[in-house]
Amino acid sequence: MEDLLVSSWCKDRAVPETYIFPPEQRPGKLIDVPVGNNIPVVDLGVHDQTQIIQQIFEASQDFGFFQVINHGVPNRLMDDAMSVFKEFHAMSAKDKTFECSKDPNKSCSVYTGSQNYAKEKFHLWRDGLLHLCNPQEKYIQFWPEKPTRYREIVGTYTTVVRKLGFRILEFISQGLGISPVHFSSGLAENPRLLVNHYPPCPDPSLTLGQGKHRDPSIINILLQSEVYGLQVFKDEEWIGVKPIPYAFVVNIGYPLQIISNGKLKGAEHRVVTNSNLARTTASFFINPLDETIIEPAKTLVDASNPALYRSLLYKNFLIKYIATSGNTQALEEALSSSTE
Ligand SMILES: O=C(O)CCC(=O)C(=O)O
Ligand SMILES: [Fe+2]
Repeated sequence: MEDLLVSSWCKDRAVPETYIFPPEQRPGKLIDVPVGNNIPVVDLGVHDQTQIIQQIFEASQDFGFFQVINHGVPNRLMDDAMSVFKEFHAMSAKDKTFECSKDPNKSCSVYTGSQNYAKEKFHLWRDGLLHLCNPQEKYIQFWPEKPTRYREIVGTYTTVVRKLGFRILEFISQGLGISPVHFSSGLAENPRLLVNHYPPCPDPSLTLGQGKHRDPSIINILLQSEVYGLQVFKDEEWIGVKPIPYAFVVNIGYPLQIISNGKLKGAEHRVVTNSNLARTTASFFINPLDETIIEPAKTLVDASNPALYRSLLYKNFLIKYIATSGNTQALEEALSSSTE
């Protein structure tokens, strides 16, 4: 792994052939798509909760993406977390591998590409640090000890961001008209943190930091750095997500599309690289437990609104998600209630 990490060799080499995506998948000229104000920005600090619920619901329907501001997570904590994330990825490949090898069950890992490097047709321009978060007392012992403040800062950060996630899920359940306790029974119990690092790339038109995908989580609460790179696919077009200082980007994952019986959108997105700047981001994925059933909420299904998706255990959802590797239509067909 050590010598595979993109950050360990990218300064000395041109883009290797295995990192060049085929013309129909590579960004080409679409690296600098308009970074508009398209993705809705929701102010969580306003008093009118009905307005917040409405805005989140509409954004989740139309885009599957929104940003939140005045969310209550202190700026200082966001800065500290981003600093330790950058410091981690700046360490030597040997140190990074060592720091992530403490759990024999691999609840903490460092990897490159899509987590399945050996099977990738084209490699992603990305290194990742991934670890479980909850319950914290169980997993923190396996998190990196270097940088020295990693456990302290990330312990606080993941606790606070998890609370924010539950708050957002409550707004979403109210918007959908389902019980606020809907997400408390295993659907949101298994959060994981993925710290993405996209080193500078000599030719961003040929490569991708992440290919077009939908997240296999309920929601993701993303700490985006000041460096642009995230794009959302809407109405057959790519839209750039503008970095807003101290905002979080929230997106709906595919399991929530199923739970909402297709009302909310697990939006497709990708990450482009940058020729001058490294980009570090942190995804806080709110995930179900393996044995939790994913299915349309019962209150959203009746004779005139039949279930669009079949019910299945989250671990079986993941098997289908991985087997269809980014092919949206194949995944849609595999999960549709009409293929039962
Ligand atoms: O790094 C980003 O901007 C997006 C990350 C993402 O899509 C993911 O981790 O699934
Ligand atoms: Fe994603």
